[in-house]
Formats: sequence, C-alpha cells, structure tokens
Amino acid sequence: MDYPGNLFVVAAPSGAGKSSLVKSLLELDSHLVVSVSHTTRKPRGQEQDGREYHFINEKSFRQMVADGEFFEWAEVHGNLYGTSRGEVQKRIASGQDVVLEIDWQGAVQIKKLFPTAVLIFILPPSYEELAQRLNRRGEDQPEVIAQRLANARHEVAQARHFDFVIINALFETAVFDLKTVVHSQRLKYAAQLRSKPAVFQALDLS
Ligand SMILES: Nc1ncnc2c1ncn2[C@@H]1O[C@H](COP(=O)(O)OP(=O)(O)OP(=O)(O)O)[C@@H](O)[C@H]1O
Ligand SMILES: Nc1nc2c(ncn2[C@@H]2O[C@H](COP(=O)(O)O)[C@@H](O)[C@H]2O)c(=O)[nH]1
Repeated sequence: MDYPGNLFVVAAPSGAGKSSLVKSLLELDSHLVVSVSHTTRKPRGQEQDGREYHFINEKSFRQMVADGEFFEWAEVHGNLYGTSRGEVQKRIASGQDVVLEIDWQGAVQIKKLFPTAVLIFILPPSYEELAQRLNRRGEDQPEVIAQRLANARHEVAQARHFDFVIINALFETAVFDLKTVVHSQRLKYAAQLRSKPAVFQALDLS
C-alpha cells in the first residue's frame, strides 16, 4: 500500500541561498524531488528549459491559470511563477516527498490547500550579505538586483507565516538544519501512520 508523500515549501528573499541549499539537500536525500515551476522570466546564463523552470510566455501562463493548472501562482519581482498541479499531485500520490522552491505568497496559498505542508523560510545573515551574494552570483542586471533587494525588506517580514526559519550564514550548518527539519517531519508522519492499524498490517507488524 502506498502512502502519500510529504510536501515541503522552501522560500527566501532572492539571493538568500534557497536554490543552493535545496540542491545540496537533494544530493543527500534520494527520497526528495523538487518540483519544476513555470515562469514568464527569461532564462539566466546556464538555465535550461524543463530543468530549472518551464519557461513560457505570459499568454500561455495566463491560459494555464484559466485552466486551473496551477496549485498556486504569483507575480514575483515583475514576473509570473506557478506550481504545476499535475506534476506535484502525481509525485505526492506515488509516495515521493516533494520540495517546492517558491515565494512567500505561493507558500501561503499552499498551506491553505495542504495544511500538513511544512513551510521553511531561509534568511540571509544580513542585508549587506544578501546584496553581496546577488552581486557575486553575477546573473542579474544591476536594476534587477536593486529591485530584488528592495523587495527583500517586505519578504523578510513574511517569516511569521512559516513553520521554520533557517539562517543561511555558514552554508553547511544551514544544509544540516534543513535536513533536520525534513527528517523530523518524516518521523512525525511515521508516528501518525503507526496510529493506523492498517499500516501495521501492511508492514506485517501488527
Ligand atoms: N551560506 C552561503 N554563504 C555564501 N554564499 C552563499 C551561501 N549560500 C548561497 N550562497 C551563494 O549566494 C548566491 C545566491 O544563492 P542562490 O542562487 O542559491 O539563492 P536563491 O535564494 O535561490 O536566489 P533566487 O531566488 O534569486 O534564485 C549564489 O552565488 C550562492 O552560491
Ligand atoms: N509563487 C511562486 N514563486 C516561485 C515559483 N518558482 C519560483 N518562485 C520564486 O520566484 C522568486 C524569483 O525566482 P528566480 O528564479 O527568478 O530568482 C524566488 O523567490 C522563487 O522562489 C513558483 O512556482 N511559485
């Protein structure tokens, strides 16, 4: 018998390190998969369609919204981003744990749909460090970086909507914290399953 997977949402101000942390977590954890979002943003340097994002134009995005194809969607830093209903549903139903790397608006929408989803917010150690990370990454034009830094002030204030907050100062420590949150959720989930006799029977432990 298959049991549905867990849903983890990781959000952060742009440049805080969310994608780097999730990438490291996925390398350590073969039971986790990341959902590939759709966006109207243009690809950055090495980004590939279908890997980092499904890159689509605004007309197609709006059509997907009208057709109810997103679990959640939002306008972030002037572009549209959305989480595909079909992709996530299929994976969770087959028992895989899924990570969504989305912004705080999407996270709030997901929590309403899936109250058991675990919301994790990543913070940089300071705004100065955030600016340095975005500049060092060197993927965005100065005006894009300026807009993202300005938006960060409002985004940080949304941490209150989240179940966990992780400060990404030393990278290895933050990966460990993220791993711990995922692990503890699995233990909690396993305890809930144990309270269902059918599970014990299925596992031959009754
Ligand atoms: N703990 C850390 N210390 C120093 N640099 C870091 C740390 N974590 C991530 N970085 C670097 O900061 C930059 C931004 O990280 P990353 O792209 O993962 O951020 P992000 O939150 O996913 O941003 P975005 O939302 O814009 O995609 C990258 O160059 C990454 O290598
Ligand atoms: N609400 C959603 N937000 C999303 C989704 N995919 C990504 N994002 C967030 O957008 C910003 C900017 O991302 P970038 O790749 O342009 O730097 C960042 O906060 C992402 O987490 C989504 O499907 N829904």
